[in-house]
Amino acid sequence: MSDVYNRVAVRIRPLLSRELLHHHQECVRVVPQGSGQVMLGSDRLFSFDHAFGPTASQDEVYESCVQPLVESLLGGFNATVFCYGQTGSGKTYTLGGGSQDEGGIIDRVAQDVFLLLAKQKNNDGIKAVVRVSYLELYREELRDLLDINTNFKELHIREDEKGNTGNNSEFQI
Ligand SMILES: Nc1ncnc2c1ncn2[C@@H]1O[C@H](COP(=O)(O)OP(=O)(O)OP(=O)(O)O)[C@@H](O)[C@H]1O
Repeated sequence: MSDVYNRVAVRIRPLLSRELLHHHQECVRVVPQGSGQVMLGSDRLFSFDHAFGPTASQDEVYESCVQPLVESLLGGFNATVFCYGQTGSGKTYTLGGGSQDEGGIIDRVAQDVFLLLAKQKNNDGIKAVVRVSYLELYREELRDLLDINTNFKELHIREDEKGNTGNNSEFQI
């Protein structure tokens, strides 16, 4: 990975059946393929680190944008993947996946973390502890998605003196 700390990717999802039914049309496209640029309408060009069109697979998105972060994570760096977009634009699909076969970023990160840890364990004999938490922040309230019954008032996200962020819903695997 290069020394750039923030990278921005845009993903254009395919039109949904109901949108096709209502004769909606694509107004943005990747031009040319692989360029990281998208054209809005006929003359407005925008550049990103990556641009994925409607036929891009979950694999493609993961391998180019996220897999390198998992590798640096196990090298001791912090990493964040942040999905942003209007409602219905595909954030949940990209992060969580559409189906079992088309798992999203979360499934793939979980798989790769354990694969890479197993490799490191074999090579260097290192020991590792993996902790996971899955929180939703909605209207200033936190929800523990691994334990829906937790009272939101008991959930806190804190930063320690070393700058590490943690929360009290972490679950050790
Ligand atoms: N790349 C894609 N390929 C096929 N279908 C997709 C893709 N991205 C999104 N969709 C479909 O589009 C619909 C909306 O996507 P999704 O629920 O992920 O949006 P969202 O951004 O999470 O919306 P919200 O903010 O309302 O939760 C879903 O039916 C999803 O399956």
